[in-house]
Amino acid sequence: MTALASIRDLTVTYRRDGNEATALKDFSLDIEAGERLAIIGESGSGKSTLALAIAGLLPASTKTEGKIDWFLPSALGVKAPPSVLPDMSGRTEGGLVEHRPQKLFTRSSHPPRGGRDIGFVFQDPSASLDPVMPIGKQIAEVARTHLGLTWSQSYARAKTLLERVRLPDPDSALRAFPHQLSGGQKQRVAIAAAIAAGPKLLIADEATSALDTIVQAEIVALIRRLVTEDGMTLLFISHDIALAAELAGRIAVFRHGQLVELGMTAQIVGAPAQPYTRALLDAHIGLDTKPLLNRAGLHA
Ligand SMILES: Nc1ncnc2c1ncn2[C@@H]1O[C@H](COP(=O)(O)OP(=O)(O)OP(=O)(O)O)[C@@H](O)[C@H]1O
Repeated sequence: MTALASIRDLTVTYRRDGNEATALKDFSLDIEAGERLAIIGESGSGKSTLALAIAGLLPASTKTEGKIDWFLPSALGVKAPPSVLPDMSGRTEGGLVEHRPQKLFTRSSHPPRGGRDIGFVFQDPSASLDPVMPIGKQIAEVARTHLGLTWSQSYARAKTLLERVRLPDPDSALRAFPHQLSGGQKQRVAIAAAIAAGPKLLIADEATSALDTIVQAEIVALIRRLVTEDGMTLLFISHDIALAAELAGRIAVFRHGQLVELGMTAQIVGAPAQPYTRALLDAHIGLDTKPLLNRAGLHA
């Protein structure tokens, strides 16, 4: 396998009101092209910080050290990101590309473009969907902006995507507003928008956590199918190791901003090397419950 992104010695420190909090410490990892990698850990362990660092979406006040090398195809025909997605474009300096605002450097011909190279699915689809724009337009806008399609081509793509995420009656769904859909349906739309421009990397950050168990399983199955069909690399962030194990080829376990254990899913689930990983497995859910940590002789 070849790396899609290589993260080296990444340390992320948030600064607020004169205080500093280090959310990631000396973190190194290669994300292999085409793999399904899960990031697991309890609340506050730094999972979302990693996702934001990778996507170039950390707040400008954040202090970062280390680097991320990207191995992306050429950026020929690059279009500006659409207004619905954050602008994470950088500038080229002597072959290296600055990755704003955290000054992580990439080795590829361009920094990763939000929406184009990286698709992002969050826990709350309402955070990424515009409540006053028909969902067809939201998906079409991503395709139009990044792929240079006409509106009619973009709407055709949006309809195909709504079919692919199995939204009932895609024709009328194109004209629906987010509030007319269930939570699971909204997440399907958010996924359709996230993959509309054919990203290489799909980051799903607690994408199923707000859903009930059955819908969770459906969304996991949907993500697995789409990632396979489109040959995407998946970064699946979750506090639920059992859920992640259903989807991931590799699992990285986080604790207090550091990598505790990294391995193939079968090894992590069948023979974890670390007591903390064993504790997560024993819990399955409710990873931050104190009794569990106590049982394993660990402290939160
Ligand atoms: N914008 C921010 N400003 C200051 N501190 C932050 C900020 N974002 C996160 N943190 C802190 O960084 C640490 C890691 O947070 P992060 O959100 O990355 O963890 P997480 O594992 O994703 O947790 P959760 O599952 O609850 O989202 C936490 O201590 C958190 O309070």
